Amino acid sequence: MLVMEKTSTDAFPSTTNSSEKQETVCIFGTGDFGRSLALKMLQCDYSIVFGSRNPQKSSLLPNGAEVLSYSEAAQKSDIIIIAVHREHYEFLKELTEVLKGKILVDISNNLKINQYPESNAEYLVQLVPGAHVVKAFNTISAWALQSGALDANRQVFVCGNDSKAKQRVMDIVRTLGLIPLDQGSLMAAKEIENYPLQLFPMWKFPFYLSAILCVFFFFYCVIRDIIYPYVNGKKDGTFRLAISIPNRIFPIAALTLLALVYLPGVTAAILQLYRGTKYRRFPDWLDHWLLCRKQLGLAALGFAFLHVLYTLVIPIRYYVRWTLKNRTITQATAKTEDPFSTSTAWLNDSYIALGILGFFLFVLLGITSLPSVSNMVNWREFRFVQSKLGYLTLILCTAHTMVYGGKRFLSPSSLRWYLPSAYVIALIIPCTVLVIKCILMLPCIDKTLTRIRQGWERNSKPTSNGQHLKQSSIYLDSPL
Ligand SMILES: Cc1cc2nc3c(=O)[nH]c(=O)nc-3n(C[C@H](O)[C@H](O)[C@H](O)COP(=O)(O)OP(=O)(O)OC[C@H]3O[C@@H](n4cnc5c(N)ncnc54)[C@H](O)[C@@H]3O)c2cc1C
Ligand SMILES: NC(=O)C1=CN([C@@H]2O[C@H](COP(=O)(O)OP(=O)(O)OC[C@H]3O[C@@H](n4cnc5c(N)ncnc54)[C@H](OP(=O)(O)O)[C@@H]3O)[C@@H](O)[C@H]2O)C=CC1
Ligand code: HEM
Ligand SMILES: [Fe+3]
Repeated sequence: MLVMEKTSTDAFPSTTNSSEKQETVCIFGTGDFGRSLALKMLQCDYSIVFGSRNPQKSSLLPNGAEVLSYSEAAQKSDIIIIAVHREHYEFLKELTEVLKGKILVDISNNLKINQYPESNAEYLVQLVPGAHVVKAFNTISAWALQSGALDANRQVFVCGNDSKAKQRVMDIVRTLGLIPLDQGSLMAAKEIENYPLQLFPMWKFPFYLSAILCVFFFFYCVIRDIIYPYVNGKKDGTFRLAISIPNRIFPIAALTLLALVYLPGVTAAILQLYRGTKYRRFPDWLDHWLLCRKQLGLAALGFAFLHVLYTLVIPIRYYVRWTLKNRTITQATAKTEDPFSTSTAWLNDSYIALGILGFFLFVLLGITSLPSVSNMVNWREFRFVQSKLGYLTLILCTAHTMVYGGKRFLSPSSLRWYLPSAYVIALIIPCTVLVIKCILMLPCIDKTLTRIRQGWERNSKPTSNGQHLKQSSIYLDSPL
């Protein structure tokens, strides 16, 4: 091993527990990432030797770092960090002799997911067969390294085929104050390289679903609330685009998305009952849907918030005040009186109360999904809040919408061009989910489902049953 004496000053504090000098590390490439990493490593008492195409011309380099040609620099250390884009790796071929037996750290990223057939790290192995390639650091940005803003992402995925080489790189990662996560052999490199290129993968489905729901109900409401009154009475209702229609679309989206959080759970249960076992994989779409539930739920919460805000402003709207004033004047001039209806008062107060309670539980679900809160509760408590209180939220919000419909609910007079009110359509999925859930809770069905989830199989031989139960108890209450 080639450990160089440290030449730079001790002015920088070390993150390790002693003043012992760290080894010399070579960095190929004096670009943004190479310089940022060098600065960080110098602060942690490493000696840095840069390898560069033009050692003389390199500028902006951190104080205390040496710059040499690629081959000279490589001889100074047995760990070489390749801070060069994959497209320029060719020159490494010529250095095969010098790089033999050394640890090459591949930190590169691509521009697109699966841009090349093999990962950059595996490509590096092909170029320099005699070296030990380790993948690391690609999820850390140069900016974050320099500014020290590493709160969000301190994790460094590391993988490599040579375990000694991997351990040494992980030691460096730790010394820099970052958290290494061993991801196994270089086969994991492809996934690690794709990781920083992903854009909220779990949010894609909820995002598109929300968009589709909003667009559909927007056109539905425009037809019912703007075009229909215009065609039938030449009334200009376009002002409804600002508040009335959004305050239909958003609560409907919230209710539908909330129901779609619980639909995959009952679908999974039906599938397990039908198959008579829990040991067969769910189809991919269901698997993905189950994994997206948190994001679906949070999207629903966002829409519910919008609905509540839009609802708060109803009393100060000009249209509402005008309608109220006009009705009063009409009644006064006609000397008639609108008799107080206790049943209407009950219906009105009930639906608002149900909405408030539903929203309260909705927010509670949102709060428990914050990592700082969910880390404080155990798995059973989390399931209780998310599953039991979640269903209660769905019941309250569905009841809120049904009671809002009240006496008009399903009455033929509210049809416009045979189209029912939007909220009637919005109730289809929630009601379906609740009805199926009720059926699944019938004692006979629930018993079978519980047995299946404990590992019992309908078609397994009776002799192996006891064994099955034992084996499967580890699956009990495990997150999906
Ligand atoms: C505002 C908001 C925030 C949310 N935040 C989160 C969050 O942070 N994290 C999160 O995960 N979800 C979150 N959700 C989604 C949702 O609340 C949870 O996924 C909830 O647990 C779903 O309950 P469930 O009863 O439908 O599903 P589950 O209890 O998970 O059951 C679903 C299905 O899984 C299968 N299953 C259950 N247990 C077992 C078992 N032991 N063995 C084999 N199969 C089993 C069954 O087929 C069952 O039908 C959130 C929702 C909302 C509205
Ligand atoms: N910037 C970032 O935030 C992150 C970057 N990365 C990865 O780090 C690597 C370097 O990125 P970055 O520092 O931003 O890139 P830069 O373009 O800033 O630097 C690349 C360096 O590569 C060297 N190089 C060697 N051969 C060539 C060549 N033929 N043409 C051009 N340059 C060459 C050059 O150094 P010299 O002139 O000294 O030879 C150059 O400075 C990339 O693989 C990137 O994916 C990974 C995570 C984050
Ligand atoms: C503080 C909580 C809430 C209050 C005060 C409230 C109040 C209201 C009011 C006043 C209306 C009638 C709007 C109108 O006349 O145009 C309404 C409708 C509705 N609300 Fe709520 N609500 C609340 C929470 C929720 C929640 C959490 C949901 C569902 C997730 C929800 C779903 C609906 C739906 C679907 C409608 C029917 C929309 C339509 O077609 O017009 N509400 N709510
Ligand atoms: Fe998804």
